[in-house]
Amino acid sequence: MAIAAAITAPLTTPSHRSLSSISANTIRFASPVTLQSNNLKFAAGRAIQCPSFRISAASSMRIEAPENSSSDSFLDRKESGFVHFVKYHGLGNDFILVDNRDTTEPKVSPDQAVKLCDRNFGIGADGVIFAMPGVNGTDYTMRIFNSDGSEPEMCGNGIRCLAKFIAELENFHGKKSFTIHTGAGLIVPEIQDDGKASDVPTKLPPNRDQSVVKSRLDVDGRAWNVTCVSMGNPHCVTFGTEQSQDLQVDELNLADIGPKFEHHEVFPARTNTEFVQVFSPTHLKMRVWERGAGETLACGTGACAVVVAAVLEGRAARSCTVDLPGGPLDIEWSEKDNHVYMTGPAEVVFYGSVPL
Ligand SMILES: N[C@H](CCC[C@H](N)C(=O)O)C(=O)O
Repeated sequence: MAIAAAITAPLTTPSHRSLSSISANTIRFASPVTLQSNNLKFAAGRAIQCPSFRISAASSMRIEAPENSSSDSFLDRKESGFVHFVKYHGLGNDFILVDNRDTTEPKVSPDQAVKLCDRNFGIGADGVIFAMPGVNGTDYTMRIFNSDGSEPEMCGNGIRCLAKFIAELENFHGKKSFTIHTGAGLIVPEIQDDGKASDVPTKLPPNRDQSVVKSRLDVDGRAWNVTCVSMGNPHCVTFGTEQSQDLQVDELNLADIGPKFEHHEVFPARTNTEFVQVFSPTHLKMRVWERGAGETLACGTGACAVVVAAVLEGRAARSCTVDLPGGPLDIEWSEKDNHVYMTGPAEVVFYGSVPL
Protein backbone atom coordinates (compact mmCIF):
# COMPACT_ATOMS: atom_id res chain seq x y z
CA MET A 1 0.00 0.00 0.00
CA ALA A 2 1.91 2.98 -1.19
CA ILE A 3 0.97 6.31 0.24
CA ALA A 4 2.70 9.54 -0.48
CA ALA A 5 2.32 12.43 1.78
CA ALA A 6 2.94 16.03 1.78
CA ILE A 7 4.94 18.35 3.75
CA THR A 8 3.30 21.58 4.54
CA ALA A 9 5.23 24.30 6.13
CA PRO A 10 3.90 27.68 5.18
CA LEU A 11 6.14 30.43 6.21
CA THR A 12 3.51 32.78 7.11
CA THR A 13 -0.11 32.95 8.03
CA PRO A 14 -2.17 29.81 7.98
CA SER A 15 -4.51 31.55 5.60
CA HIS A 16 -3.25 29.67 2.56
CA ARG A 17 -4.79 26.32 1.95
CA SER A 18 -3.13 23.23 0.73
CA LEU A 19 -4.43 19.95 -0.44
CA SER A 20 -3.07 16.50 -0.11
CA SER A 21 -3.88 13.55 -2.23
CA ILE A 22 -4.47 10.14 -0.72
CA SER A 23 -5.53 7.01 -2.45
CA ALA A 24 -5.56 3.41 -1.45
CA ASN A 25 -2.28 3.14 -3.28
CA THR A 26 -0.75 6.50 -3.50
CA ILE A 27 -1.04 9.72 -1.65
CA ARG A 28 0.57 12.53 -3.52
CA PHE A 29 0.96 15.90 -1.96
CA ALA A 30 2.06 18.88 -3.89
CA SER A 31 3.98 21.44 -2.00
CA PRO A 32 5.42 24.61 -3.40
CA VAL A 33 8.86 25.23 -2.06
CA THR A 34 10.09 28.67 -1.26
CA LEU A 35 13.35 29.64 0.28
CA GLN A 36 13.86 31.85 3.22
CA SER A 37 17.04 32.48 5.03
CA ASN A 38 17.49 32.26 8.72
CA ASN A 39 20.39 33.72 10.50
CA LEU A 40 22.24 31.26 12.64
CA LYS A 41 25.17 32.14 14.84
CA PHE A 42 27.86 29.57 14.70
CA ALA A 43 30.29 28.98 17.51
CA ALA A 44 32.91 30.83 15.52
CA GLY A 45 30.73 33.92 15.71
CA ARG A 46 30.24 33.78 11.98
CA ALA A 47 26.63 34.17 11.09
CA ILE A 48 25.58 32.09 8.15
CA GLN A 49 22.46 32.48 6.18
CA CYS A 50 20.73 29.20 6.49
CA PRO A 51 17.96 28.62 4.01
CA SER A 52 14.82 27.31 5.44
CA PHE A 53 12.56 25.73 2.93
CA ARG A 54 8.96 26.33 3.40
CA ILE A 55 6.67 23.88 1.82
CA SER A 56 3.00 24.05 1.65
CA ALA A 57 1.18 21.01 0.43
CA ALA A 58 -1.43 21.50 -2.18
CA SER A 59 -3.07 18.67 -3.94
CA SER A 60 -6.11 16.56 -3.44
CA MET A 61 -6.74 13.28 -1.85
CA ARG A 62 -8.37 10.01 -2.72
CA ILE A 63 -8.92 7.59 0.08
CA GLU A 64 -10.44 4.19 -0.07
CA ALA A 65 -11.84 3.71 3.41
CA PRO A 66 -11.46 0.14 4.64
CA GLU A 67 -14.38 -1.97 3.38
CA ASN A 68 -15.15 -3.45 6.78
CA SER A 69 -15.19 -0.22 8.77
CA SER A 70 -18.49 -0.04 10.65
CA SER A 71 -20.06 2.34 13.12
CA ASP A 72 -19.58 -0.06 16.01
CA SER A 73 -15.92 -0.44 15.17
CA PHE A 74 -13.26 -0.86 17.80
CA LEU A 75 -12.57 2.83 17.60
CA ASP A 76 -16.01 3.64 18.91
CA ARG A 77 -15.15 2.04 22.25
CA LYS A 78 -14.84 4.66 24.95
CA GLU A 79 -14.13 2.83 28.23
CA SER A 80 -12.83 5.37 30.73
CA GLY A 81 -9.33 4.90 31.99
CA PHE A 82 -8.22 3.43 28.69
CA VAL A 83 -6.90 5.01 25.55
CA HIS A 84 -7.85 3.15 22.39
CA PHE A 85 -5.32 3.55 19.63
CA VAL A 86 -4.30 2.30 16.23
CA LYS A 87 -0.66 1.62 15.51
CA TYR A 88 0.39 2.77 12.04
CA HIS A 89 3.73 2.99 10.32
CA GLY A 90 5.15 4.66 7.26
CA LEU A 91 8.22 2.73 6.16
CA GLY A 92 8.82 1.62 9.71
CA ASN A 93 8.51 5.16 11.12
CA ASP A 94 5.80 4.13 13.50
CA PHE A 95 3.17 5.98 15.44
CA ILE A 96 0.41 5.47 17.97
CA LEU A 97 -2.69 7.21 16.60
CA VAL A 98 -5.30 8.45 19.04
CA ASP A 99 -8.83 9.62 18.25
CA ASN A 100 -8.82 12.94 20.07
CA ARG A 101 -11.63 14.57 18.08
CA ASP A 102 -13.77 15.14 21.18
CA THR A 103 -11.35 17.34 23.08
CA THR A 104 -8.67 19.93 22.48
CA GLU A 105 -6.53 18.43 25.20
CA PRO A 106 -4.34 15.51 24.12
CA LYS A 107 -5.56 12.34 25.85
CA VAL A 108 -1.95 11.34 26.38
CA SER A 109 0.55 13.64 28.10
CA PRO A 110 4.12 14.02 26.87
CA ASP A 111 5.34 11.94 29.83
CA GLN A 112 2.78 9.23 29.07
CA ALA A 113 3.84 9.36 25.41
CA VAL A 114 7.41 8.57 26.46
CA LYS A 115 6.15 5.49 28.31
CA LEU A 116 3.85 4.36 25.50
CA CYS A 117 6.62 4.77 22.92
CA ASP A 118 9.04 2.65 24.92
CA ARG A 119 9.73 -0.46 22.84
CA ASN A 120 10.25 -2.68 25.86
CA PHE A 121 7.86 -1.39 28.48
CA GLY A 122 5.24 0.20 26.26
CA ILE A 123 3.54 -0.15 22.90
CA GLY A 124 6.67 0.98 21.09
CA ALA A 125 6.66 3.85 18.57
CA ASP A 126 8.55 6.86 17.27
CA GLY A 127 5.72 9.10 18.42
CA VAL A 128 2.08 9.60 19.36
CA ILE A 129 -0.22 11.41 16.91
CA PHE A 130 -3.59 12.91 17.81
CA ALA A 131 -6.54 13.50 15.50
CA MET A 132 -7.94 16.59 17.22
CA PRO A 133 -10.71 19.11 16.61
CA GLY A 134 -9.94 21.72 13.98
CA VAL A 135 -9.03 25.33 14.71
CA ASN A 136 -9.74 28.51 12.74
CA GLY A 137 -12.27 26.67 10.63
CA THR A 138 -10.22 23.55 9.85
CA ASP A 139 -11.79 20.12 10.23
CA TYR A 140 -9.01 18.57 12.26
CA THR A 141 -5.76 19.38 13.94
CA MET A 142 -2.72 17.14 14.04
CA ARG A 143 -0.53 17.22 17.11
CA ILE A 144 2.39 14.85 17.61
CA PHE A 145 4.66 13.99 20.54
CA ASN A 146 8.05 12.50 19.71
CA SER A 147 9.13 9.45 21.69
CA ASP A 148 11.09 11.75 24.03
CA GLY A 149 7.93 13.73 24.76
CA SER A 150 8.95 16.80 22.72
CA GLU A 151 6.39 18.22 20.30
CA PRO A 152 7.51 18.85 16.70
CA GLU A 153 5.73 21.10 14.23
CA MET A 154 5.21 18.47 11.56
CA CYS A 155 5.73 14.86 10.58
CA GLY A 156 5.69 13.69 6.97
CA ASN A 157 5.23 9.98 7.54
CA GLY A 158 2.87 10.80 10.36
CA ILE A 159 0.53 12.94 8.26
CA ARG A 160 0.10 10.04 5.84
CA CYS A 161 -0.86 7.75 8.70
CA LEU A 162 -3.18 10.38 10.17
CA ALA A 163 -4.99 10.88 6.88
CA LYS A 164 -5.70 7.15 6.65
CA PHE A 165 -6.73 7.10 10.31
CA ILE A 166 -9.24 9.93 9.77
CA ALA A 167 -10.64 8.17 6.72
CA GLU A 168 -11.27 5.10 8.84
CA LEU A 169 -12.73 7.04 11.76
CA GLU A 170 -15.07 8.98 9.47
CA ASN A 171 -15.80 6.04 7.22
CA PHE A 172 -15.07 8.22 4.22
CA HIS A 173 -16.27 7.06 0.85
CA GLY A 174 -16.47 8.93 -2.40
CA LYS A 175 -15.55 12.56 -2.86
CA LYS A 176 -14.59 14.22 0.35
CA SER A 177 -12.15 16.81 1.55
CA PHE A 178 -11.06 17.80 4.97
CA THR A 179 -8.59 20.27 6.36
CA ILE A 180 -5.85 19.47 8.85
CA HIS A 181 -4.14 22.19 10.82
CA THR A 182 -0.56 21.35 11.82
CA GLY A 183 2.17 23.21 13.65
CA ALA A 184 3.71 23.84 10.24
CA GLY A 185 0.55 24.99 8.48
CA LEU A 186 -2.47 23.59 6.73
CA ILE A 187 -2.97 20.42 4.73
CA VAL A 188 -6.30 20.04 2.96
CA PRO A 189 -6.85 16.48 1.76
CA GLU A 190 -9.52 16.20 -0.93
CA ILE A 191 -10.87 12.73 -1.65
CA GLN A 192 -11.49 12.23 -5.33
CA ASP A 193 -14.15 9.60 -6.11
CA ASP A 194 -12.63 9.11 -9.55
CA GLY A 195 -9.38 8.20 -7.97
CA LYS A 196 -7.59 11.13 -9.50
CA ALA A 197 -5.47 13.39 -7.45
CA SER A 198 -5.83 16.95 -8.57
CA ASP A 199 -3.41 19.49 -7.42
CA VAL A 200 -4.50 22.81 -6.00
CA PRO A 201 -1.27 24.75 -5.72
CA THR A 202 -0.89 26.85 -2.65
CA LYS A 203 0.42 30.33 -3.23
CA LEU A 204 2.99 31.27 -0.66
CA PRO A 205 4.22 34.83 -0.61
CA PRO A 206 7.60 35.09 -2.32
CA ASN A 207 10.45 34.99 0.12
CA ARG A 208 13.90 36.46 -0.04
CA ASP A 209 15.68 34.32 -2.49
CA GLN A 210 18.66 33.91 -0.27
CA SER A 211 19.95 30.55 0.53
CA VAL A 212 23.28 29.24 1.73
CA VAL A 213 24.21 25.72 0.77
CA LYS A 214 27.13 23.53 1.88
CA SER A 215 27.94 25.73 4.86
CA ARG A 216 30.65 24.64 7.22
CA LEU A 217 29.54 23.33 10.61
CA ASP A 218 32.11 22.06 13.09
CA VAL A 219 30.78 19.00 14.88
CA ASP A 220 32.90 16.74 17.04
CA GLY A 221 36.11 18.23 15.71
CA ARG A 222 35.25 17.75 12.04
CA ALA A 223 34.22 20.38 9.50
CA TRP A 224 30.95 19.13 7.99
CA ASN A 225 29.24 20.72 4.99
CA VAL A 226 25.57 21.18 5.78
CA THR A 227 22.49 22.55 4.08
CA CYS A 228 19.80 23.44 6.57
CA VAL A 229 16.16 23.51 5.55
CA SER A 230 12.84 23.75 7.35
CA MET A 231 9.90 21.56 6.47
CA GLY A 232 8.07 23.21 9.29
CA ASN A 233 10.44 21.21 11.40
CA PRO A 234 14.17 21.83 11.21
CA HIS A 235 16.50 19.67 9.09
CA CYS A 236 20.27 19.71 8.74
CA VAL A 237 21.34 17.77 5.62
CA THR A 238 24.94 16.69 5.09
CA PHE A 239 26.66 14.85 2.24
CA GLY A 240 29.97 14.74 4.11
CA THR A 241 32.83 16.77 5.49
CA GLU A 242 35.12 19.27 3.86
CA GLN A 243 37.69 16.47 3.67
CA SER A 244 35.37 13.85 2.21
CA GLN A 245 32.13 14.31 0.35
CA ASP A 246 31.76 10.61 -0.30
CA LEU A 247 29.80 9.69 2.81
CA GLN A 248 29.28 5.98 3.48
CA VAL A 249 26.21 6.29 5.64
CA ASP A 250 26.21 2.69 6.87
CA GLU A 251 29.62 3.28 8.45
CA LEU A 252 28.39 6.19 10.58
CA ASN A 253 27.92 5.75 14.31
CA LEU A 254 24.69 7.74 14.45
CA ALA A 255 24.21 7.18 18.18
CA ASP A 256 27.47 9.08 18.64
CA ILE A 257 27.35 11.80 16.01
CA GLY A 258 23.55 12.27 15.84
CA PRO A 259 23.04 13.89 19.25
CA LYS A 260 26.02 16.22 18.60
CA PHE A 261 24.17 17.63 15.60
CA GLU A 262 20.76 17.53 17.31
CA HIS A 263 21.92 19.52 20.32
CA HIS A 264 24.45 21.73 18.54
CA GLU A 265 24.27 25.28 19.83
CA VAL A 266 23.50 26.63 16.36
CA PHE A 267 20.16 24.82 16.48
CA PRO A 268 18.21 26.53 19.26
CA ALA A 269 15.18 24.32 18.56
CA ARG A 270 17.47 21.31 18.03
CA THR A 271 17.35 19.68 14.58
CA ASN A 272 16.69 16.51 12.63
CA THR A 273 19.89 15.51 10.80
CA GLU A 274 20.06 13.60 7.53
CA PHE A 275 23.31 11.93 6.42
CA VAL A 276 23.20 11.28 2.68
CA GLN A 277 25.05 9.10 0.16
CA VAL A 278 24.60 9.77 -3.55
CA PHE A 279 24.38 6.66 -5.73
CA SER A 280 23.28 8.61 -8.80
CA PRO A 281 21.48 11.89 -9.56
CA THR A 282 18.18 10.00 -9.16
CA HIS A 283 19.05 7.62 -6.34
CA LEU A 284 20.06 8.72 -2.85
CA LYS A 285 20.49 6.85 0.39
CA MET A 286 20.03 8.44 3.79
CA ARG A 287 20.06 7.72 7.46
CA VAL A 288 18.42 10.10 9.88
CA TRP A 289 18.94 11.09 13.48
CA GLU A 290 15.59 12.58 14.39
CA ARG A 291 15.12 15.38 16.88
CA GLY A 292 13.41 13.88 19.89
CA ALA A 293 13.32 10.35 18.55
CA GLY A 294 16.87 9.32 17.71
CA GLU A 295 17.62 7.14 14.70
CA THR A 296 14.36 6.16 12.99
CA LEU A 297 13.82 3.83 10.06
CA ALA A 298 12.35 6.63 7.96
CA CYS A 299 11.66 10.35 8.03
CA GLY A 300 9.27 11.85 5.50
CA THR A 301 10.11 15.48 6.09
CA GLY A 302 13.76 14.47 6.14
CA ALA A 303 13.56 12.76 2.75
CA CYS A 304 12.01 15.90 1.29
CA ALA A 305 14.70 18.06 2.85
CA VAL A 306 17.37 15.75 1.42
CA VAL A 307 16.14 16.03 -2.17
CA VAL A 308 15.77 19.79 -2.01
CA ALA A 309 19.26 20.13 -0.49
CA ALA A 310 20.70 17.71 -3.09
CA VAL A 311 19.20 19.71 -5.96
CA LEU A 312 20.59 22.92 -4.52
CA GLU A 313 24.02 21.36 -4.11
CA GLY A 314 23.88 20.17 -7.71
CA ARG A 315 24.02 16.52 -6.69
CA ALA A 316 20.64 15.25 -7.80
CA ALA A 317 17.80 15.61 -10.22
CA ARG A 318 14.43 16.87 -9.02
CA SER A 319 12.91 13.40 -9.03
CA CYS A 320 14.72 10.93 -6.84
CA THR A 321 14.27 7.69 -5.01
CA VAL A 322 15.53 8.08 -1.47
CA ASP A 323 16.45 4.82 0.23
CA LEU A 324 15.87 4.86 3.97
CA PRO A 325 16.57 1.95 6.32
CA GLY A 326 12.81 1.21 6.36
CA GLY A 327 12.41 1.39 2.59
CA PRO A 328 12.28 3.85 -0.31
CA LEU A 329 10.38 7.10 -0.71
CA ASP A 330 9.88 8.70 -4.11
CA ILE A 331 10.37 12.44 -3.95
CA GLU A 332 9.82 14.94 -6.70
CA TRP A 333 10.51 18.64 -6.48
CA SER A 334 8.46 19.79 -9.43
CA GLU A 335 9.96 22.57 -11.56
CA LYS A 336 6.51 23.21 -13.03
CA ASP A 337 4.69 24.14 -9.86
CA ASN A 338 7.56 24.28 -7.38
CA HIS A 339 5.78 21.64 -5.30
CA VAL A 340 7.44 18.70 -3.59
CA TYR A 341 5.72 15.34 -3.97
CA MET A 342 6.39 12.41 -1.67
CA THR A 343 5.13 8.88 -2.22
CA GLY A 344 5.41 6.04 0.24
CA PRO A 345 3.40 3.58 2.34
CA ALA A 346 1.30 4.00 5.48
CA GLU A 347 0.15 0.76 7.07
CA VAL A 348 -2.05 -0.23 9.98
CA VAL A 349 -0.13 -2.57 12.29
CA PHE A 350 -2.63 -3.29 15.09
CA TYR A 351 -5.46 -1.90 17.22
CA GLY A 352 -5.10 -1.71 20.98
CA SER A 353 -6.23 -0.25 24.28
CA VAL A 354 -3.89 0.91 26.98
CA PRO A 355 -4.67 1.86 30.61
CA LEU A 356 -3.38 5.34 31.52
N1 LIG B 1 11.21 14.01 15.04
C1 LIG B 1 10.70 15.03 14.10
C2 LIG B 1 9.19 14.86 13.89
C3 LIG B 1 8.89 13.63 13.08
C4 LIG B 1 9.43 13.81 11.67
C5 LIG B 1 9.54 12.52 10.88
N2 LIG B 1 9.16 11.31 11.59
C6 LIG B 1 8.79 12.64 9.56
O1 LIG B 1 8.28 11.63 9.06
O2 LIG B 1 8.75 13.77 9.03
C7 LIG B 1 10.95 16.42 14.70
O3 LIG B 1 11.09 16.54 15.92
O4 LIG B 1 10.96 17.38 13.89
